[in-house]
Amino acid sequence: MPPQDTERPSDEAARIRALRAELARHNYAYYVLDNPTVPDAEYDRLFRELQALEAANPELITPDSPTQRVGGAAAAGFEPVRHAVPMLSINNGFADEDIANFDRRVRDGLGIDEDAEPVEYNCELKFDGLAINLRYEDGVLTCAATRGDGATGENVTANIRTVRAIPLRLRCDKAPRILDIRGEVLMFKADFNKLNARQRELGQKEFANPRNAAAGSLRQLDPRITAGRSLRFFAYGIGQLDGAPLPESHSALLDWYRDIGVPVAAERAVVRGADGLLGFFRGIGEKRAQLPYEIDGVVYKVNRIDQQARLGFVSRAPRFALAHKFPAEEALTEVLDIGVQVGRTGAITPVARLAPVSVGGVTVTNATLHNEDEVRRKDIQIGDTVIVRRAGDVIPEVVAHVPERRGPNARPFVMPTLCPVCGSPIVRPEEEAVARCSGGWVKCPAQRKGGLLHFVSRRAMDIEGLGDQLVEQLVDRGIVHTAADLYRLGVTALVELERMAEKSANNVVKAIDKSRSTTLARFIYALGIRHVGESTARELASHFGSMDALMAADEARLLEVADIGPVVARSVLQFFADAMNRELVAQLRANGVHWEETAGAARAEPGAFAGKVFVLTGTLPTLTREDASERILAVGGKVSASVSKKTNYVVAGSDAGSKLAKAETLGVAVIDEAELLRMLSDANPDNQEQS
Ligand SMILES: NC(=O)c1ccc[n+]([C@@H]2O[C@H](COP(=O)([O-])OP(=O)(O)OC[C@H]3O[C@@H](n4cnc5c(N)ncnc54)[C@H](O)[C@@H]3O)[C@@H](O)[C@H]2O)c1
Ligand SMILES: [Zn+2]
Repeated sequence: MPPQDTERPSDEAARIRALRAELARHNYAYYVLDNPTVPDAEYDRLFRELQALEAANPELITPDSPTQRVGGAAAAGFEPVRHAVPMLSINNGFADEDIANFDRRVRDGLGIDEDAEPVEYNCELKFDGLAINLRYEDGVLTCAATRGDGATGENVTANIRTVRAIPLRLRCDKAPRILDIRGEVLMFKADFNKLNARQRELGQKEFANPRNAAAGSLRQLDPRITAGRSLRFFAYGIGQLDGAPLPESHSALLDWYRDIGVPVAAERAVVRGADGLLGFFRGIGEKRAQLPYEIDGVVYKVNRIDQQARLGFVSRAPRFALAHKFPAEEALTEVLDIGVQVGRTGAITPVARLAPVSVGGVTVTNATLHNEDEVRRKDIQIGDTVIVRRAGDVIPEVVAHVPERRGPNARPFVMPTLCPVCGSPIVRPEEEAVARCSGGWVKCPAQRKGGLLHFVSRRAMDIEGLGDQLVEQLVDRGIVHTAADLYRLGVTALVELERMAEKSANNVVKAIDKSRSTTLARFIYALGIRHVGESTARELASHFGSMDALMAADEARLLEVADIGPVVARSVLQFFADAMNRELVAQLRANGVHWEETAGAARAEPGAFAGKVFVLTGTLPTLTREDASERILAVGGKVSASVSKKTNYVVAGSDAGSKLAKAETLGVAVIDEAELLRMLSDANPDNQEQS
């Protein structure tokens, strides 16, 4: 909240103290624990409030104010390293006019006229990692230090030496006596996902984002842990240089780094003037999602080093550089309520209704909480202050709540017992994470709408022009109950609807007509059978060749399909066991929906595997469990989870446990992977044909 004019200075002094204390807490969580408790945008807001208060009351500025230094303090456990040249921060800009102002300030500072040639800038990425200073003496890496508070960082040399991207020796004959290379240590998105998957498996804490993962991995007291994490490095700056001439421009510095074996990101450019800067920003904005690492903006630097020197520094940042940041992807807001949404399969998704907040440049009022267990795990309550995240096109989600801001009126979410749309009971099978409306599409309009939207979607029947709002109206007015009704729609019924001109009504009818001619795979997918995604639908189509064959298949036949396990098989069986669904298929066909049918794939010969029950245990040397099961099923065998008298073979790998012991007591044959593979190759009809 901005200070009021009427506020007495002592109030402002108190606010300044409160802000400093809060910022210090956030700094500690962010820089030392690598575990921030509020989004950066919130931190930045508090920071700017403090800056504004201090600007209005300069006599209250103290040297220990967070505005007077760069980052966090060094953590205990690492030796402090004093930087020969301080590691500073960069000023931020968000709006186009911030960029124009930056360019103007640079020109003013250099005394360059508006009509003179525009200033030359180097544009690079603002990597979302942590800053590091690498000291090379006579070409050999001797010390690596974090930024710390800008003046003193932590000695992380032992850990940095495990980062393969960082050369231990520079590739040059005559290395400078001293060279401080500055850059960012970061973790690529793919490595981050792998790391979190591993953490999850080990039951250890997951990292909130690649930046925290990089910081947490680098600041390990045991370098062996760092060595196991895939860290990368990109250079972007220089500290002390002794014994070699400084390149004339920033771009030349980066070229030099690349030549001496130091990684520099390929995405960079030299441009002129504010238009050039904005052009680079837009271009990177489009590429951002495809980059293998996260960035939170781009950085502009006056390219000529002599001009940089003339511009100099303000307290904590150079005047010659600006970070142009993307809109924050995380923001703080309040949970006004938690409601539920009903999906096409009846899945009930808890949704947080939020006080409107701008995230990633878009106003967000709802965010998904995924499912009941997630709400409990994250302990999100109504009335909580929460972090909301919206990255790219992904649906906004609630990341976490801020414990310190939970008020006495916060109350937990209670899963309703009845579907809010149709009133049918909500059920949650024990082994599932998802609760569902039991009404099915017959009773539940929400499921009808969801099912229809899925049916018409691009990868299903691909009916263009039938969007959310149209489907909503068609269902609400009772014009369309099932997908088959779509094929009976006429232009007259459509033009009655809101915002439907005759021309678009005609187009919709045409699009529906066009969809009559489809493929079996698309049709199966469009039916929206649970667990049957696009690729499973394709497998089913090519295996059975015709709709009738699929509908007639029993569990054993379904399990013959390469991709299909017991869960999917059961779901397919259940779907076609329902007379309404069979009727739907019949009506769609009666209304002219058609596709080409085939004889289907060759059936596995009933052979050595027919009716034989296998149990897999332990880790097999080459096959995954899924691979092994799939292959057994493909030749007519069965795979069971537990050993019983009915078990024919136990396939045991390394670390096999109780199942192996049980097999031995029951006298069940135990085989290894090699034996299984031999049996499989004997049983495989393809092999038999060849021999
Ligand atoms: N959420 C929290 O609790 C919390 C707490 C403290 C700080 N923060 C966040 O951390 C940031 C702190 O700001 P800061 O002082 O680190 O500055 P900054 O992140 O705005 O910019 C400076 C840093 O940018 C990095 N960088 C990436 N690419 C670069 C390039 N090409 N050239 C130069 N530098 C490059 C370097 O690490 C450098 O230290 C803020 O965004 C703040 O929101 C958040
Ligand atoms: Zn319902």
